[in-house]
Amino acid sequence: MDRILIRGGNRLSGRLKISGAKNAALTLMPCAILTDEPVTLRNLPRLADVDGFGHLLNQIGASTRVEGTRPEDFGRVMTIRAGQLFSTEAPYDIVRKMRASILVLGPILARMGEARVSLPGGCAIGNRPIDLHLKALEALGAEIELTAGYVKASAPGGRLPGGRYTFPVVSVGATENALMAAVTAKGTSVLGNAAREPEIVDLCRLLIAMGARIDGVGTETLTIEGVDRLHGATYSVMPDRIEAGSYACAAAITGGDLELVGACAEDMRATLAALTEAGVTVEEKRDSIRVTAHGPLQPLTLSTAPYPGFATDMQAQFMAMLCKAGGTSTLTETIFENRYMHVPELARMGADIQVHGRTAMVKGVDKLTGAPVMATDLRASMSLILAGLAAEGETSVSRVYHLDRGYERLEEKLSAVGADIERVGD
Ligand SMILES: CC(=O)N[C@H]1[C@@H](OP(=O)(O)OP(=O)(O)OC[C@H]2O[C@@H](n3ccc(=O)[nH]c3=O)[C@H](O)[C@@H]2O)O[C@H](CO)[C@@H](O)[C@@H]1O
Ligand SMILES: C=C(OP(=O)(O)O)C(=O)O
Repeated sequence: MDRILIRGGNRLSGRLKISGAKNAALTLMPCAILTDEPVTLRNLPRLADVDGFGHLLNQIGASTRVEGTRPEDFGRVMTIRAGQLFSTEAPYDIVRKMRASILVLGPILARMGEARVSLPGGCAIGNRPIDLHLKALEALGAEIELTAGYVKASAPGGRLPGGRYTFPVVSVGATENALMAAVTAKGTSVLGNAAREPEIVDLCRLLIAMGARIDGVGTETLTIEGVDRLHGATYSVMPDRIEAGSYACAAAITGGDLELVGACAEDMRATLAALTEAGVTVEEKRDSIRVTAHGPLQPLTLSTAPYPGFATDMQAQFMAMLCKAGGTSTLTETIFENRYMHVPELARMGADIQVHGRTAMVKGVDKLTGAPVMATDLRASMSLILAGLAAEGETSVSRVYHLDRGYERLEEKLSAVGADIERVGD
C-alpha cells in the first residue's frame, strides 16, 4: 500500500490549480441515468471515487467514455450514455466502498420505475443514516421496502406522482436524491428546508440544462415541476471548494503564499472568513484566490454547520492549522458524531487537543514533529498532510487511498509549490 512521505518545514509559494469538485461530480454523474441521451461532464476530477462511480454506472448498463485528455492535464471529460439500462441495482460491494452510491436511488427509480440499492451502513466519520432520503422519496410517491440490507423503491404505475416534503434537518444527500427523483415526476414537487450547498446549485444547473424545471435554486425551498423527459447536456463541474480550502490551510500553516487558481470565493465565504480571522490575508482575484500568511496565526472558535455555515469537510484541516496558532481554539462538530479520528494521529505529532463530546479544544504548540501516522478518512488524511508540511522532520502518512478519493494528484500539486513530498510504495 502506498504511503506519503513529507519532510516538513518548507514555506509553500506559487500557483496551484484547483480541480473539479468531488462532491459535485458524484451528484452530477448519476443525472446521466435520467436520460437516454449522452451527458458530457467536463472538469471531472481524476479521483478514485469518480472511477468508482463510473464503475457503478457501468454495472447498471450505462457506458462511460473518457475523451481526449492528456495525462498532464488536471481533470478530464467524460461522456456517460445510459441509452438502455439492464439493471436497477446498486450492490453492497460498491455501496459499502463509496457512500455517494446511494445517489443512484432517486435517478434509477425515476427512470426505471424501481430501484434496489444496498443500505450504506456507517463509516469512519460516524453513523450516516438514509432515513430522510427514503422519507422524501415516499413523499414523492415512492413505495419503499427494506429487505436483506437493501432498499427497494418502486413508483406505482412506473412514474412518481411528485409531492411535498420538508426536511426535519438539512441533508445534502437526501436533497440530491429527492431532486433527481422529482424532475421527471408527473406533477409538481416542493422540497422545504432543502440543502443550499453550492454542489446542490451545481446539480440544479445540470438538471436545468437537461430540461428540468426547478425554481428556488440556491434557496431552502425548491419547487420542481416534473417534465416528461430530459435530454442530454454538456456541463462543467464546479471548482472544489474543499480542496481550495485545504490548500489555503496549507499556505496558512507553512507561513506561505498560494494563489489558488480557479477557486470560487463566493462558494467558500465561511472558510475565507475563518482564515481572515486567523490573521491570514485573503485576496480575491477574477479567477483565483491568493492566500498569504504573515505572522503567527490567531486562535479561532468554529462550529460546523450546513451551508452557508462552516463546512464539516473543513473541520479536520482547520484543526491541523490551529495546532500552530498562538492560543487555544474551540472547534465544535455538529454534523457527524465521530469526525475526530484525526485527533489521536495529530497528537502523535505533538498536537495538544482535548475532545469533550462534540467539542475539541486545540491548544497551539510551538512545534509539531514528524511521525508515522495513519489516515482514517478523507479529510482526516488531509489534516495529517497539513501537519506534516509544518512539522520538523519526516512524516509518513499511511492508508493514502483515503486521500485518493478526494484530492487529485495531491503530491504533484504540493511539490510544485515547494513542498518536500513524495508517494512511496511499500
Ligand atoms: C449538511 C452537511 O454538512 N452535509 C455534509 C454531509 O453530506 P451527506 O449528504 O453525507 O450527509 P447529510 O447532509 O445527509 O447529513 C447531515 C446530517 O443529517 C443526518 N441525516 C442525513 C440523512 C438522513 O437520511 N438522515 C439523517 O439523520 C446526518 O446524520 C447528519 O447529521 O457530508 C458530506 C461529506 O462529508 C459533506 O460534504 C456535506 O456538507
Ligand atoms: C466525507 C466525505 O465524502 P463522502 O461523503 O463521499 O464520504 C468528504 O467529502 O469529506
